[in-house]
Amino acid sequence: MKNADAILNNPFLNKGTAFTQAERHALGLVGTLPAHVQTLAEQVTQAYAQFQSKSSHLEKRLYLMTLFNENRTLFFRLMADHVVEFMPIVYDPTVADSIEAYSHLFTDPQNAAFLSVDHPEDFEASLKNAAGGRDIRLVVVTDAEGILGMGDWGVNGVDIAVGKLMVYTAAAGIDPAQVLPVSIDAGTNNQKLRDDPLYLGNHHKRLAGDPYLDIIDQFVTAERKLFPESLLHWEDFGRANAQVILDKYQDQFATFNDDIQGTGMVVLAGILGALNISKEDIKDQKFVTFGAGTAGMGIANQILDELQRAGLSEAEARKHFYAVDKQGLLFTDTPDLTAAQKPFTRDCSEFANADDLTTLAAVVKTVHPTVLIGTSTQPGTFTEDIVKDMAAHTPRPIIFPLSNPTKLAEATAADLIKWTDGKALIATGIPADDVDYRGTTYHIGQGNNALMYPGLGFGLIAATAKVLNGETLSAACHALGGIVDTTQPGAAVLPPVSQLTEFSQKLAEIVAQSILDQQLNKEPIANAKQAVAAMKWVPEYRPID
Ligand SMILES: NC(=O)c1ccc[n+]([C@@H]2O[C@H](COP(=O)([O-])OP(=O)(O)OC[C@H]3O[C@@H](n4cnc5c(N)ncnc54)[C@H](O)[C@@H]3O)[C@@H](O)[C@H]2O)c1
Ligand SMILES: O=C(O)C[C@H](O)C(=O)O
Ligand SMILES: [Mn+2]
Repeated sequence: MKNADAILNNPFLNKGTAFTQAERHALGLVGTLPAHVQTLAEQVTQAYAQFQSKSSHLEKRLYLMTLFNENRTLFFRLMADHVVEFMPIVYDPTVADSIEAYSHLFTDPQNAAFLSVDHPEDFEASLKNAAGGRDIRLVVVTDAEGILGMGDWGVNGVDIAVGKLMVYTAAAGIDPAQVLPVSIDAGTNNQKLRDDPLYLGNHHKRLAGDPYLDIIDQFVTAERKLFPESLLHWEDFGRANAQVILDKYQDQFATFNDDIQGTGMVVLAGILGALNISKEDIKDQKFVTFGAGTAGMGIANQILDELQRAGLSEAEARKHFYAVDKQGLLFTDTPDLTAAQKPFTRDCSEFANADDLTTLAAVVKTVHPTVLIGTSTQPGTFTEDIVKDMAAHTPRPIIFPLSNPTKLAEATAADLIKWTDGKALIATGIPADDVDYRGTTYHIGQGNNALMYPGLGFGLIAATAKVLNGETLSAACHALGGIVDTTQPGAAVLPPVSQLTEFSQKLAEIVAQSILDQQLNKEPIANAKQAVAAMKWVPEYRPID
């Protein structure tokens, strides 16, 4: 039998003041808590008042993390009641502030597994210890080389894995006892961190190249051995590694890269929503992706897939893309192209002014895009001139400034509405307030992979998927169609975060159905909807054995 300490300090079991008198007697808790027994609802009221008393977003987050560390049921019950208010606090953008300050604010490891590149022989023990005998079904792993658009944050980046998992539970209902955040500490090239005596990670440079990929392989081997039923979600790896790692493992077991595939999905879903509003055809669009990195090329590939499903040949479909990075428009002979960029390059001979196409402004002027996506990490780069130029050549410009966090966004929704006289169809990476402009209220969709990955992941786990393929990704992108009422003036291109739990469930069901339709399930499953419903965890207190 567990003693009082082991129960009260276990966030998966602890109920705090809600332990009943009978439980207090049965579990050896008599005298360890104040006399009054609270309901979960009373605890929620008390905790929300505390939350509201904090003045800054970071303080609010730190308070919520304390609750999370102590009592997962209470935390997720509270979040269920306040999902719109909590999302920007537990997740992006406030998670960015907590990552920057992680080593200085550290109080609790939050049940994450910390794998040091210097001790691969400890990987298996580390994962096992952090899991503590729990039945792990979902692992979010980061090496934190590309945290949001903020670069390399070493071990501090573990907070993104924790944050992504909090959204999984809040949105889709994965049992918080079945998840494991993992930090691969491969060192850091962030000199400021290495010089900081309080920095909690390895104070050496990042491991790179084949030795790094070998470490990843050792992690995957240990992870598959210990948690063979789990889905493995990769988050915020560097541009040089993200696609390479995905290519290596995606045919072997259920896994996905959120920055590549989750982002590709939410952007395609947003474009489909926008085209519902403008009544245009995806085959008539010209796409400029500004920032041709992990997310930019993931987005391009998901749209390419859609164009091909709409009937275009691959060669025809590729002609709809213009990838722009630091060098300007990417040509076949541009130096330093990544493997992901190469298939999306253009030929110099296509343009009379190829030599001039070194800036976004020149590309927009020449190409007249109808869709402009920002994943560049460069704030303010969708300028008034560029946006007005784009809007002069297309009736409903689709503009998605997606770089996170807030300080890195290519433009604000309010400016885009103003500069295009209300014509732009917008999604932003971080939550944006409604924009009132000339008598219409414009709702702004959040073009963040958080709208997609919880439903995608939950559906894959519920269906016991062997792998994730393009068929399932495509089905998921179309899942949200019909949820947005595009007939309203000022309608958003994506459903609101207030409906996150509803549409995550729908998405999970569609994903699970797609797995069953393709017979990609490991276990026999009769009904996708039932499988999703059966796995859903709800935040309420249960008996303790
Ligand atoms: N909203 C979402 O759901 C979502 C999802 C993933 C990534 N993002 C955001 O997208 C951004 C990029 O993320 P990533 O993972 O692709 O990073 P990345 O490093 O792989 O890609 C960034 C790309 O931008 C390019 N770039 C840098 N400066 C540039 C400039 N001046 N002009 C043009 N291109 C430039 C880089 O060379 C690189 O190719 C980040 O801010 C991230 O937060 C948003
Ligand atoms: O974390 C986010 O807010 C989305 C995305 O995964 C990113 O890296 O920016
Ligand atoms: Mn990310």
